[in-house]
Amino acid sequence: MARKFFVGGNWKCNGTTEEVKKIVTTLNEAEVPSEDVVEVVVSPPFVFLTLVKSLLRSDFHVAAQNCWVRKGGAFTGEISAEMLVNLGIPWVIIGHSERRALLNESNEFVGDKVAYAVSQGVKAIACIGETLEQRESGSTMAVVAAQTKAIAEKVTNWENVVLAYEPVWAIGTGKVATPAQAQEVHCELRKWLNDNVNSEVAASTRIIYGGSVNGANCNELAAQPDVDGFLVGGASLKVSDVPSFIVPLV
Ligand SMILES: O=C[C@H](O)COP(=O)(O)O
Repeated sequence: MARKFFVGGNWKCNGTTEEVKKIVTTLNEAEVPSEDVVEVVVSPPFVFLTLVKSLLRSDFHVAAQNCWVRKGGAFTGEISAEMLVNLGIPWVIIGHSERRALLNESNEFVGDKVAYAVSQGVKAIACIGETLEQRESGSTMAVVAAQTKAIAEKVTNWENVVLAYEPVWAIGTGKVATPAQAQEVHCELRKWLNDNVNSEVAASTRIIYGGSVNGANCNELAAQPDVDGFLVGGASLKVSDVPSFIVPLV
């Protein structure tokens, strides 16, 4: 089954109303391949979700940057998957390395969150990736396999999961993984899915790359057979760079 290229813009904890409107205007005017060829999703902070959804062209979609691990309730400061459904937000990013590192989100917690979001009908961009220390000690595959295993143990339907490989050392550093480094891990992850979930999930699950992607380096990365798209941070906020990493491809 052909995997549709997927490009996500993760705006993280950035933006004012005016800045957000400017980026949306740029996205709305961008000439990009049709929705049949590339799926484009932008992820503003929670407070701008509704605004962005109301202004954004209809062929692009919106993602939240997190949601609670179970049904909502007495969890101050959290937002639930049910709320995302209520607002018509189809996607959520889960397990970003910033949350894993700064908010101590464990592999198991991330796996539970992905499974709960998907069970409620919210599609998940599930993030995994190794630190520089882990890469240098040769444990990259063990780390990403353990992170993926924790997701696979909880998720029964992979149709609505995109796996985002984001090496921590490449995030916000300008040190993008080489196309060969990205391809190597993506290919191993697909093998892991084949061996531990099933061949259909391995063939159909989109594995996207994140970490210092921009208009200048995206083409080479996109040309790798197991790189099915990007999760872009910094460059997704730069009005001049926004359309460039959506266009490369296919
Ligand atoms: O979610 C996006 C990643 O953290 C990548 O961020 P970056 O493109 O600024 O390196």
